[in-house]
Amino acid sequence: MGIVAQLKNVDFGYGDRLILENISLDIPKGKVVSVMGGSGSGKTTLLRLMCGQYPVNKGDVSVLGQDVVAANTQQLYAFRKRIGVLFQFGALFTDLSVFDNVAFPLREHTNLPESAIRDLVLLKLHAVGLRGASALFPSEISGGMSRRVALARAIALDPELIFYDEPFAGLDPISLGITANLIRTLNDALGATSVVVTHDIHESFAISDHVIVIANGRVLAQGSPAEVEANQDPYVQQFIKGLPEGPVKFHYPATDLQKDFA
Ligand SMILES: Nc1ncnc2c1ncn2[C@@H]1O[C@H](COP(=O)(O)OP(=O)(O)OP(=O)(O)O)[C@@H](O)[C@H]1O
Repeated sequence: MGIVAQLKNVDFGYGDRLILENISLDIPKGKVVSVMGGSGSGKTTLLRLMCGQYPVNKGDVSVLGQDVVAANTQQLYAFRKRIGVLFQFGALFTDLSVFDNVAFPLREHTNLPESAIRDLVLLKLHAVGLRGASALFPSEISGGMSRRVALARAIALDPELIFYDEPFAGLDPISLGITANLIRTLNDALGATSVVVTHDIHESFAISDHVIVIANGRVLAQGSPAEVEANQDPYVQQFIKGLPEGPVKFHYPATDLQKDFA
């Protein structure tokens, strides 16, 4: 089993504020990997670093054999073509049809003739069950369908690595289940590796081979869903069980209640 992406002892901050501290993690090849953690724990930031969007303060980032830290602009451009990204809320171009949304990366990054683009777009739309919706516009389809179109667009160039940023946000339970299953099946059909940033424990444990939990800028646990579930770290337990009390407090730090009401 190879490693498709690796962070080693990475520190990163926006300006002076350190967001990730001494992060080391491996993304195993061919797997669906979930990155979990509370709001603001740095999950999206982690994806951005793996895309080479920001330079790290310290440490190494290697993705698809590319040293992302040392890469020049040309190398980063070539490297990004091999990665598919489903952005948070999977925003579609509202003035383009479903077909043209999926065709966009193909037109942008290849010199394929229009007939080949048509075939590829219809195949990708078929894979997400929406070939019949190709002529519709984003305003004419549901949120769940939009997410699937965004998925088809993310895999248009047959990426080796796919990043999903909160792919389940705002979906009803049925669309959520469909999207989760698609992430799994598309990963396996493409022979790709998928990294899914999410809060959704249930769905991500169901489709993931590997789970990484981050909190306070550090990796708290990583392993199979069963291994992470068995991890006794109090934060990991609070997070996966959704407990209201634990290391993350319900109450913002305050003086004694008696003092305020004395
Ligand atoms: N471009 C930016 N400039 C400055 N600070 C940022 C920037 N992007 C994110 N942050 C801050 O970095 C921290 C981590 O953000 P990030 O989006 O990576 O977290 P997250 O775990 O993905 O959160 P969520 O689940 O809420 O999306 C947050 O405190 C956020 O406010």
